[in-house]
Amino acid sequence: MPLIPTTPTNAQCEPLRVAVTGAAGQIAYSLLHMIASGQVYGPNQPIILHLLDIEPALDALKGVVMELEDCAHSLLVGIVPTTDPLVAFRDIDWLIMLGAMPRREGMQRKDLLKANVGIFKQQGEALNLVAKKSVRVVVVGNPANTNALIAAHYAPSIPSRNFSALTRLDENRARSLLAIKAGVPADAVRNVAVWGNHSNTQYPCVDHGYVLAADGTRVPIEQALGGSSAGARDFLEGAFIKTVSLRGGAIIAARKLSSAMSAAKATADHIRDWFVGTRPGEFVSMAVMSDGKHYGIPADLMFSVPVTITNGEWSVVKDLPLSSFAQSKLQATAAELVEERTEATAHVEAHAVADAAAAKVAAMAGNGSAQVHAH
Ligand SMILES: NC(=O)c1ccc[n+]([C@@H]2O[C@H](COP(=O)([O-])OP(=O)(O)OC[C@H]3O[C@@H](n4cnc5c(N)ncnc54)[C@H](O)[C@@H]3O)[C@@H](O)[C@H]2O)c1
Ligand SMILES: O=C(O)C[C@H](O)C(=O)O
Repeated sequence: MPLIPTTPTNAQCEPLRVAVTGAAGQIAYSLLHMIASGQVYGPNQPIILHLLDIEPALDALKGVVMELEDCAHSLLVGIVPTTDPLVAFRDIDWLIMLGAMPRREGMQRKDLLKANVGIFKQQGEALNLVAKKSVRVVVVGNPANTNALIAAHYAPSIPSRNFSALTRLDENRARSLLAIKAGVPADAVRNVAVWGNHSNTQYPCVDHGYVLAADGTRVPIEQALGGSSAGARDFLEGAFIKTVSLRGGAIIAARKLSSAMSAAKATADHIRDWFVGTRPGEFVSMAVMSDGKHYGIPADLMFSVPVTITNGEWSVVKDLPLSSFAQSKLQATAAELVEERTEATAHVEAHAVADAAAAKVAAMAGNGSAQVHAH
């Protein structure tokens, strides 16, 4: 008999290799414990964590590793801390991309494109080389939708439907706000869809949502907020959308740091539902690659839509009736994503030109020194 008995749970299945970038940062600090404790992949699933950060954060990363060890999680059967994406992404099953600069007060998320897009190109290329082709990717680092698009583009050997960006935080914010207003628990508010970009143009839509009453009846959200009075509709098309879409900025103004605890919880919700599946008749919001076939959304954007998930595969919920107000909101957020895609492509090209110039200078310097030695 072994000195430390292996629990029947972790003896049963193969460990999942889960990579987290930005592993020394704020969101990771909340999220890693949730993953290692079984809250994301379930209580029977052993995990090997691959933790990527950059050289300046290496000491902090070492501290995170020490703390993970000290948590004594029985499901955590290995930790691979590294600064090399080729090591971090080797043979992984899941990739959670947190590693990026967060915005500060007064910035829009798209202001981060220039700083962050290069990270997602480089890491997409590494993923392409060494990850399992079945890897599932969740991009959280902002601007999340367009970063996810860039990562998918530079990892062409991995199906683009395996990439996603996080809009579950917006959905959670919307559900919680409605629950507080209706005086019900957050979990009673179901089927709230977040459409489009994780930005101020997002459209949190309640038109297909309901509040699940204690007796099992489904009360449409507008009715739960006081019936079809003008007040409820005004709120849902006005203050509600504004509060949800500006919530990230409100948190930055208050904390002087961007959301982290709630971002980690939303990331955990997103992955758990992708891994386990959605409840029958219910959907969740995920930004996924658009195919140009639904709701007038242009192709090749990471666009948040309502999805159902079965056996690890998401499907867009089709044919939901959309009001003219909803359609105009979808168009506006799509237009912003198209602009971001154009801008991101320009930044990636500028990075490539700069890299090529730097490589040329380095090569010339190399030749120069070779000549010196030759003489
Ligand atoms: N989509 C969402 O809902 C959502 C919510 C909250 C935050 N965010 C975004 O998530 C990102 C992370 O937020 P945070 O609060 O954890 O930030 P943070 O600054 O605390 O942590 C970021 C970490 O990423 C690391 N990093 C930087 N460049 C890297 C690279 N090339 N490779 C690997 N690691 C790298 C940093 O060293 C740092 O440890 C930010 O871009 C933030 O805006 C998104
Ligand atoms: O708002 C931010 O910059 C952080 C994050 O995207 C959020 O929504 O809290």
